[in-house]
Amino acid sequence: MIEPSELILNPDGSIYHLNLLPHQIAHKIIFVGDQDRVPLVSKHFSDIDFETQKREFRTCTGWFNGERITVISTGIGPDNIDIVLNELDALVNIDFKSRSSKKELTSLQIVRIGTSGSIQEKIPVDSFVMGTFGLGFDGLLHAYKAEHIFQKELTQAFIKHTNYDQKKAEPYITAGSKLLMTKLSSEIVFQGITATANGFYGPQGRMLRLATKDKSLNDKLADFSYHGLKICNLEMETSAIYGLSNLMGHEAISLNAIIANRANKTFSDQPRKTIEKLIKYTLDKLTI
Ligand SMILES: O=P(O)(O)O[C@H]1O[C@H](CO)[C@@H](O)[C@H]1O
Ligand SMILES: O=c1cc[nH]c(=O)[nH]1
Repeated sequence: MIEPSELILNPDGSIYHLNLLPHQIAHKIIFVGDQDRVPLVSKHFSDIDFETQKREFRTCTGWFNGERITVISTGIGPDNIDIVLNELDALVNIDFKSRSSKKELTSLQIVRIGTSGSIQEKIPVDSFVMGTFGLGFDGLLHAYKAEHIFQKELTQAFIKHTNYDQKKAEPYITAGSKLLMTKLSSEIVFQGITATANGFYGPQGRMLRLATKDKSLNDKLADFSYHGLKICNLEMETSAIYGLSNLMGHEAISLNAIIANRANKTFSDQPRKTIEKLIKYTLDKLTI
């Protein structure tokens, strides 16, 4: 039995932050960061079963191409991903009446449709990137027993290459879902490692008025190569999504619309159009 302070349910029986009951979510789930991106996805649905919002977590469950899909906004950052993934997993894998794990577990299919900055000159603004691996600078996964899912050799090669500051959380790398990679890849999507930072400015090497500790970190990220595998982009959720999904037994993949190119210092002049294109691409591929 999981105690009331650990598995927190609202008076109507819904899960604490997401405000959702088990039957209100589909098993194919799209994550977006921005709550205003939820209707950009749900406008493609033929029918809508359910909608709600609490804080930054806006949810809509409906139908596309004959398949039930939920879209949910996660807000910004790995700390929010910890909430969203734990609560979605509880919705499918914990019996709220007995407050215990179900014997038969459900594996969700999760696709993030995000925005991101490319660190490679050759990955231009308005292109799409699929993260084959998530590289986490955020430290979230170190709160869990997770050593067995980390890509140890790849991580060690990265730490050595960058001479990574030991005062920061140790980077961790976990894999995206092969099943969803196959489903969602195409010649118009770049593939490689997606790096997840625990901030938008200093942690991604942006300097407005404050100096960062390692000015060449982004260059070192861009230079890193491991058996042909390169780091493509920086954003703020993928490593946490991959890490927690691997631990919980869910399939997860992260697709990002590139709106900034950090190598050549450009920013898209049509970010909304690019994200709308990625939404349609994802819905079509996910439901084939
Ligand atoms: O557009 P979303 O999905 O929020 O993704 C990116 O945008 C936010 C920062 O502006 C971070 O959440 C980052 O990961
Ligand atoms: O550079 C960028 C652009 C979008 N989101 C990020 O986290 N970084």
